[in-house]
Amino acid sequence: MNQAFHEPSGHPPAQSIAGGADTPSAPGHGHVLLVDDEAAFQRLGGAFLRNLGHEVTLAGDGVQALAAFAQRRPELVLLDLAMPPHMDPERGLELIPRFAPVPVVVLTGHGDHALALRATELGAWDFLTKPIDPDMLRFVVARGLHKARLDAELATLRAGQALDAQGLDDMGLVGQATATVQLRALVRRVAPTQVSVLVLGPTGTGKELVARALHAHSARRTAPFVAIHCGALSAELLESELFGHMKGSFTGAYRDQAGLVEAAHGGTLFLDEVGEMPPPMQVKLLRFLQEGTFVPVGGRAQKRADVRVVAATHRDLEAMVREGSFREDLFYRLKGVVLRTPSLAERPADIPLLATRFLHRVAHNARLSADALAWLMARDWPGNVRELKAVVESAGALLMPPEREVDAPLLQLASGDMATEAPTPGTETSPAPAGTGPLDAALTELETRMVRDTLAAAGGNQSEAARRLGISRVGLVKKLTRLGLR
Ligand SMILES: Nc1ncnc2c1ncn2[C@@H]1O[C@H](COP(=O)(O)OP(=O)(O)OP(=O)(O)O)[C@@H](O)[C@H]1O
Repeated sequence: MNQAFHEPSGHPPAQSIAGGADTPSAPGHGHVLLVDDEAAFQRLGGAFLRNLGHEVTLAGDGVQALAAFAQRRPELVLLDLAMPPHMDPERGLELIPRFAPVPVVVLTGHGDHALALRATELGAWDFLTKPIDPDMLRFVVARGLHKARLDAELATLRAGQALDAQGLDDMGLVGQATATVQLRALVRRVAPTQVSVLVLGPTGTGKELVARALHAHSARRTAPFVAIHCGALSAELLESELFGHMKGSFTGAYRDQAGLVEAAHGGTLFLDEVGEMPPPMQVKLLRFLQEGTFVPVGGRAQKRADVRVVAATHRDLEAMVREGSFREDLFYRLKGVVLRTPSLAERPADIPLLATRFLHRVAHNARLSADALAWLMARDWPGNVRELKAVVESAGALLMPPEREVDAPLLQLASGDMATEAPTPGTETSPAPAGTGPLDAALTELETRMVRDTLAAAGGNQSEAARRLGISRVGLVKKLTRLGLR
């Protein structure tokens, strides 16, 4: 194809394909992917754009173009539609949507207006006809890059607005106690940085939730969040799980297997219960944290992965360091910033809000009665938020529509606390032995009919039905279960 390019005087043509460095472009300059099979156009067009200060990646066909695009996303694509092996513009058209949302400028032959229009319909942002006028090229590329940047800014602003609209607990960390509010503020502050974070707190207090929030609020959020429980595996298995292994490195290693560190590349690696990590693995983890490199089990070559590490434990790591069961150097490496998740006992103010959120997950228009809230506040929660969640969700699931109120006896039933208490009248704690005789059968039938009828007459309201039957609400729920009526 002809083009109006001349070797720009005083500027040597480019020597090689650019695009290696992953540095942001200067303002007004950008990274352009030039897709054209014609060597002369690649050379002259590429040199022209580079001399304008742009970074240029060259591709000679669709396959190369998609590979280059996947490897490092450009800000603008210049695409010749007729390329090998088919030289069929239809094939070129198929490429356009694959570059979305990056603006695409198509290069068409002179007079190919129909093709240019079809390209625009398929999402191309602009077109240039060959032979290409360098001034037009300069102008269209500058405009295209400007558009790409505006699009990116808009996307960032929209994402920020969406987060704000969700309010403070957009990170899933519900709670209004001072400690929780401070924790959220710290997560927001630490998340965008690269420092390693150690999350300390008793079981079920939200350590993993904090790790996920750190990831979700960091620039790594589009890469994976990978969690591993360090106490669940032997040192050997943990090493293989983290760093991968080579085929044949142990019995059962039938093929090369990448580890979780590699899977988390670009993202966040969450080391749960790091205090349980066997000592031999502590050394290997330390090396990885210091150098960013690792060697898969049975391998020789060093590999590199870029992960941010967030570690958590309910154990007293400092005491473990003093006792010698946890490496001091690893402790200091992990402990970039320490975030603490307090027990529920230390933040009772969170209980009503947490309980209401959990209830709404299973029954969106249900509510907690005053006695339910009092019961929740008075109870000990050794399993912390996890336990609170389980009890409230079970109670919500036990509600029988149209009932909407969870009361204290229902919570008590859901928590299993009933079993250890003396039965109150009408609340049998163990089901009656299965009757076999005619009297038992008749009684069961009578009981079933009475309960069913009373419940129907009360419009399905269990509290009212229980009152009419002269038994407690919990007693009724148990009867319903025993009689197979729920
Ligand atoms: N502040 C919170 N807001 C909402 N849900 C929470 C909160 N804290 C904890 N949870 C919920 O409680 C459960 C336990 O949380 P998580 O697994 O993060 O705790 P953990 O401290 O990592 O527990 P463990 O030490 O046992 O691993 C999860 O279902 C989590 O979603």
